[in-house]
Amino acid sequence: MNLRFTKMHGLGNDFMVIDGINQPLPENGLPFPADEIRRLGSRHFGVGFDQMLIVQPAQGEADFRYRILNADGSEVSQCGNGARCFARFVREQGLTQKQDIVVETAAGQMTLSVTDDEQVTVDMGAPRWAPDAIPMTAKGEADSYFLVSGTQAWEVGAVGLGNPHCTLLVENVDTAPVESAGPLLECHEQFPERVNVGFMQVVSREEIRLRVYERGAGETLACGSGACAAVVIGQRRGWLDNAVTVHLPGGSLHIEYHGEGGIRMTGPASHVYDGSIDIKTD
Ligand SMILES: N[C@H](CCC[C@H](N)C(=O)O)C(=O)O
Repeated sequence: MNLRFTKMHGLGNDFMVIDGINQPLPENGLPFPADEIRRLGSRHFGVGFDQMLIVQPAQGEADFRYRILNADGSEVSQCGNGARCFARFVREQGLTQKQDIVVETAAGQMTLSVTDDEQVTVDMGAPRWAPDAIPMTAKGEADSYFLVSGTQAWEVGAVGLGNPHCTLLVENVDTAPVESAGPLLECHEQFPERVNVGFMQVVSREEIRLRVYERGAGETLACGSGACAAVVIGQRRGWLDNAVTVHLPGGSLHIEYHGEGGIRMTGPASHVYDGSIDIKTD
């Protein structure tokens, strides 16, 4: 099946975006076999991406539905940078003229607002602190948890944003053990669906630096939901105020959370190129 796609990124977190409205896709289970998603995600044998985003008609009241597939072929329910690129995509493809777009994912509904200066603000929903909502196994909800692996132990905050996140505090993100601790914690037994792992350096009460080892993709240049997770975890620990600038390797996001309602994330969404490719669908 030859399909058109658009390559986009949010601060270097990159996506292969497929219009599944004007190009109806098979609806049974994954739209493509997992090994084909992995091939397409390969930066040597395919398009290359951290996540594939598939835009589909909404099943309920929302304007659209979108599906999110990590480069390892796993399907997930939340992608902050992807949501911003999705909003820009549906407007540029003429699928909507709206500036406020309601989209449904497996995690529920989100509202995306496109501002005039090409920034997009996403209401990422409220943080979920209860272990079974993250999900993680733990005796009960806590400000932090000690995760043991072999002879090592890490103190992390953990939160659900429609996808699971744990965040460690580090002195300096440049020397954080992302390559060693990232894969270990991603697959830690206390996270039954694995977890995204953030390494946070607090610069001030309004500013952090962050690196994220993403579930199903490895370290990315930016992670929108990871930035939201780090901020609310930092607020819960008393380190951060309501409005925080998050500096990631690919650029900066503005995150606001006032203790109730949704976490609001604002940042850019960039178009790279349009292409087409033959994709195996069975
Ligand atoms: N790797 C994530 C999905 C993509 C999240 C990230 N790209 C973002 O911007 O939020 C997960 O498995 O939950």
